Amino acid sequence: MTEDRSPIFQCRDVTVRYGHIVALSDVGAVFERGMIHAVVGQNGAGKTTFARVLAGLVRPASGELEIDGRPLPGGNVNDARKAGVELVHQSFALPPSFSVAEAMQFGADGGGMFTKGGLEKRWQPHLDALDVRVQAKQRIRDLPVETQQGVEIARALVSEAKLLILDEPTAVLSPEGAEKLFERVRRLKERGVTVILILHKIREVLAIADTVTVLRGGRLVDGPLPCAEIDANRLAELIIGPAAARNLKSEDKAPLTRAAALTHVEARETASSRAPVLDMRDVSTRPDLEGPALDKVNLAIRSGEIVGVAGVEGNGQRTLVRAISALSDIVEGQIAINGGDVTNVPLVSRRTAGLRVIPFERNVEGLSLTSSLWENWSACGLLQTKLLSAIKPSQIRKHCDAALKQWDVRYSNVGQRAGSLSGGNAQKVILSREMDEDARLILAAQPTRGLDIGATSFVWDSMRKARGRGCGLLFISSDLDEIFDISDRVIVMLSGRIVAEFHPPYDIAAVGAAMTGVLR
Ligand SMILES: Nc1ncnc2c1ncn2[C@@H]1O[C@H](COP(=O)(O)OP(=O)(O)OP(=O)(O)O)[C@@H](O)[C@H]1O
Repeated sequence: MTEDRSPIFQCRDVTVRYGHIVALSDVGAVFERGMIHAVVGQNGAGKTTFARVLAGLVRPASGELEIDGRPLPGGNVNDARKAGVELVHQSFALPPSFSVAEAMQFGADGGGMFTKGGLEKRWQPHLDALDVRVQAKQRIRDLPVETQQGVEIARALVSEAKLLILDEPTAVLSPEGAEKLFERVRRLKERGVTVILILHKIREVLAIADTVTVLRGGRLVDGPLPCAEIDANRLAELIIGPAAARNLKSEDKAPLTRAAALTHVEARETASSRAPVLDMRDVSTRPDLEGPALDKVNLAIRSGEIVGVAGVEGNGQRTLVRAISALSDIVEGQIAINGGDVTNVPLVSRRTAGLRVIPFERNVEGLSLTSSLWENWSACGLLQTKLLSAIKPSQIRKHCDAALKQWDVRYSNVGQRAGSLSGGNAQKVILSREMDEDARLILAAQPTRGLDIGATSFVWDSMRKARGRGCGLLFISSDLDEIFDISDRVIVMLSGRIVAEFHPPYDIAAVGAAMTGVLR
């Protein structure tokens, strides 16, 4: 840790507008050097915009910025880079077909012509020094997500960055992956790099950061506050505001503000013996790029039941969702939804039978970013409507507006492009579309990823309500705590197979052991 505590970054009265949306309003803050600073806030609070201002990607309408004691004009990536600021985005931008060495070279300062081997020699020591355990010749697409993130960070540090900003770095990671990332961040701090982390989970903030800064509605609420002097409840209140904190459901408050991972889960009522809404018998799929093929999967989800899927990412969870949604080739077995065989029927018919899907990749599979909110919201319903002439766009816009308001999506009008929403608000558009009254079977893949604590509580509540209406839910999450909190039953996937099933009270150590293939 460096002893110098002078400001690495400060800003005054920074305002950013996108059209008539004010994303940041008169924000001023001073960040000390050599520390780990968390920036938190609800979806649409302005966190990403703040990061983009620092990195020169967005020019503020007004305000002043200073890096390392020198004014930064703003709105110029090269200026920000020269000043030592680097940003690693929410979604990675590494070309999948590149080798690690090629990806490192891409965008780095020249350094002459290199052979393939020469490039690998150039970058391997840099990767090793940052403890990114990878061979420079490996292809990006073959790397687990946390290694890809390690490469992104290594790439950001090529030019000796002084201030590294990571935008929601844990959103794509498993809990172990997040712990590894935090180790990496601590080592960067030891080397004197100041790190700004945009985070959602209070537990993560308190585990890693020295200070926390809270934004709400584009304004600075408080900060940087020393994390040692703030507790989880106070932080929750700052994030969502005192009134919303009072309304937070009591059963959700503890899981949302819990400072440590769960070690014990109480027994609770077990699921009903009602008819299955999903019945998969001996289902195997053809291998594809999305992960391991399913290998004789048997799974029944009953009406009024939430089945949690635990597993290290990449063990067939994606294929399971794809198989149920008619996106994977079934080579063997049967799938029934709501009592009807759907093994060979397309997604649209499965949707008519009550299937709804909250997909893993919201920007690719869940939304058309260039289409309007109302088009995105109504797209699936339109596919199921036989009489296209009966469709009234003005009615759809009205219904869409009402549904999005119910989910507290922050937007200016339903005609705006989905791509202009903040990450969490985009997720809420999908949720409002997929968790409708007619749903019978909901596949919820990481439904709370990137959501703030208020929205997370709302999703859990919506899932419980859907269960109450007799819906069956398959709930996939990399956050074991929320799986234990919400699920009536937990299955574990490993290499395309369901290898274990657990009932409450969950034996957390046994679930963890099953996830890694060590059955107890
Ligand atoms: N390119 C854009 N065009 C129009 N509006 C935008 C654009 N980018 C962001 N916004 C709006 O600015 C506001 C702040 O968005 P920002 O992405 O900074 O929020 P955030 O705190 O990072 O949210 P999240 O946690 O959901 O990622 C939101 O209302 C968002 O819809």
